[in-house]
Amino acid sequence: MKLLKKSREKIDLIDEKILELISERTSLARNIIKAKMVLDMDIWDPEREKQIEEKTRQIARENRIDEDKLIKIMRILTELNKMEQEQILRRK
Ligand SMILES: O=C(O)C(=O)C[C@]1(C(=O)O)C=C[C@@H](O)C=C1
Repeated sequence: MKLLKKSREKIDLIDEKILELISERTSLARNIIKAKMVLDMDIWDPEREKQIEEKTRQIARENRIDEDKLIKIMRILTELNKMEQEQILRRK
């Protein structure tokens, strides 16, 4: 079925872009932890995570995607970033 093959090819391309962006997002942990060490800030910033959650909910509503599902994905990304920061801190 040509439609299925074409759709899967598009999903493969999108998945590649998503993973590249996740890698880029996570690599920013290096800069963030450096700044937090200078500013004597905790890795966990609840205010910032609340801001990210609000933006996520807005984008979910605009795109008719389940808000809670999208929040779960964003929480994984922030957890990934925090883990990366903790690992960098331990190596210092
Ligand atoms: O912006 C920060 O302070 C970060 O550490 C990044 C990040 C994120 O992944 O977006 C991760 C942990 C914080 O609690 C808030 C946000």
